[in-house]
Amino acid sequence: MAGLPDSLSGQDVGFVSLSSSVGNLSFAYLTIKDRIPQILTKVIDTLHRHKSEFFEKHGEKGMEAEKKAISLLSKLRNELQTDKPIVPLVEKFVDTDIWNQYLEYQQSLLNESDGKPRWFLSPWLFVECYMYRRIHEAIIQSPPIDDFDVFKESKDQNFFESQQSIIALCTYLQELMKTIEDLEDNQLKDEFFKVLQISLWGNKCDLSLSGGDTSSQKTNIISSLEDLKPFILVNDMERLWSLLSNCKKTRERASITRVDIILDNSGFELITDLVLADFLLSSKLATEIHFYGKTIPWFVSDTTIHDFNWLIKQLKHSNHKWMSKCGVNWENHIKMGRWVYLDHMFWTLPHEFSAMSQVAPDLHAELQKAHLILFKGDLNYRKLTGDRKWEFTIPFHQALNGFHPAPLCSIRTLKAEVQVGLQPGQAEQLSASDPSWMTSGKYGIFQFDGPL
Ligand SMILES: O=P(O)(O)OC[C@@]1(O)O[C@H](CO)[C@@H](O)[C@@H]1O
Ligand SMILES: [Mn+2]
Repeated sequence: MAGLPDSLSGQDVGFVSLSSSVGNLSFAYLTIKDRIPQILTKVIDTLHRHKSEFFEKHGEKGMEAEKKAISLLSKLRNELQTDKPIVPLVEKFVDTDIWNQYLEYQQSLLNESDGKPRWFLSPWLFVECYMYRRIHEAIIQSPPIDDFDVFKESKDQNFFESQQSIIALCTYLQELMKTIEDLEDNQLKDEFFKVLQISLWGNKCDLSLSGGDTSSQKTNIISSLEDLKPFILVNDMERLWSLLSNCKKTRERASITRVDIILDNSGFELITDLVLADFLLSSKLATEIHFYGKTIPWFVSDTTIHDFNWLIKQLKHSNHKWMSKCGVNWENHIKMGRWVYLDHMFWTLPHEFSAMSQVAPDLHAELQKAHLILFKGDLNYRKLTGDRKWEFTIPFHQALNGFHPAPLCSIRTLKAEVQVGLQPGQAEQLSASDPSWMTSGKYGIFQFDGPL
């Protein structure tokens, strides 16, 4: 489409940061050069450490499968570290053809002299998504361990290490449930804003940013909301309140208000999203929540249906009464159809969301039925804005490049060098005061796009 800025890519080795004449290495370059190989090495190490488990489960075949997967992943790491051409996927899978068509599309964007799509040449969004899809290919090519989630251990660890924060959250929610029916509108709004901010800061730590190192929530997130407010760079929470409270006021009996949550990370962040979803139902700001997760292990910590079900089961069987109460209630929301978990392969393709109506018209049509769509996390923001080098003050609506299935809001902490919809001078001020403001995860946004 005419007039779109270039995509972030590993080509941008260095750039002159806004606040100094000294070039900085771009986050895209650093991710491809350092973080992704580190994640691959951790995956290989995980397979090594599960060798005896594979042997117990599958005998010799399990050992051979582990060896095969490791050799495939080592080959992938070498391709990446020596900037080899991106090669087509070879294993038949539901999305193999779409991926290979997309690789051809990337080739079509290059001119003769550029040669083939490569790790440090092609768009960062593409090569990073491709890397996770190649990890999945290596696993499905290695039966009988072809259903192994190489990231499960670190996702579960994040949950277990965040117990104190989870207990605080579940306790807060259950206390709130006791009085929620009697709250005045302004009190309800205050609590709505609290659970929104809890969900935002739950996104701060993700395992792909930390390279798979533990990123669990150690502090009590509720008591730090006031201190974290100055780090919210775009705050459209009022827009969310007026949309949903209006739905509540005007809703006919037995009609529904549906909020779709495009999930991000499992573990602590998922708990914060389920707390938000429970609040939406209990406050009657919504009557139905649809959750979208990932169909394959993705960006280390992203939620699959196994993670979703495992986490609710863990809570339900917890010996802490409020955790257990949440687990029981949440399992019941699913049983009653008030909460629906959905999968779609589009979320693990490399496409910008502006391509959804072409690539996944069924999903686009489904999202159009929502009254509000909440997109959690940084990767979703990168796909909403096409991971392009937009000016910081470009309106969010423009950066969405035609993607408007329903009123939507990005709830995201900044972990990549793309941000739009800022005030004039805001980016310059941030770069001067905190040069890593775009990638540290310290800053967050609630960025809304909907009817004016
Ligand atoms: O979507 P999330 O979980 O908030 O973040 C995903 C992410 O960590 O992966 C990349 C770094 O490798 C960045 O795009 C982004 O920060
Ligand atoms: Mn993620």
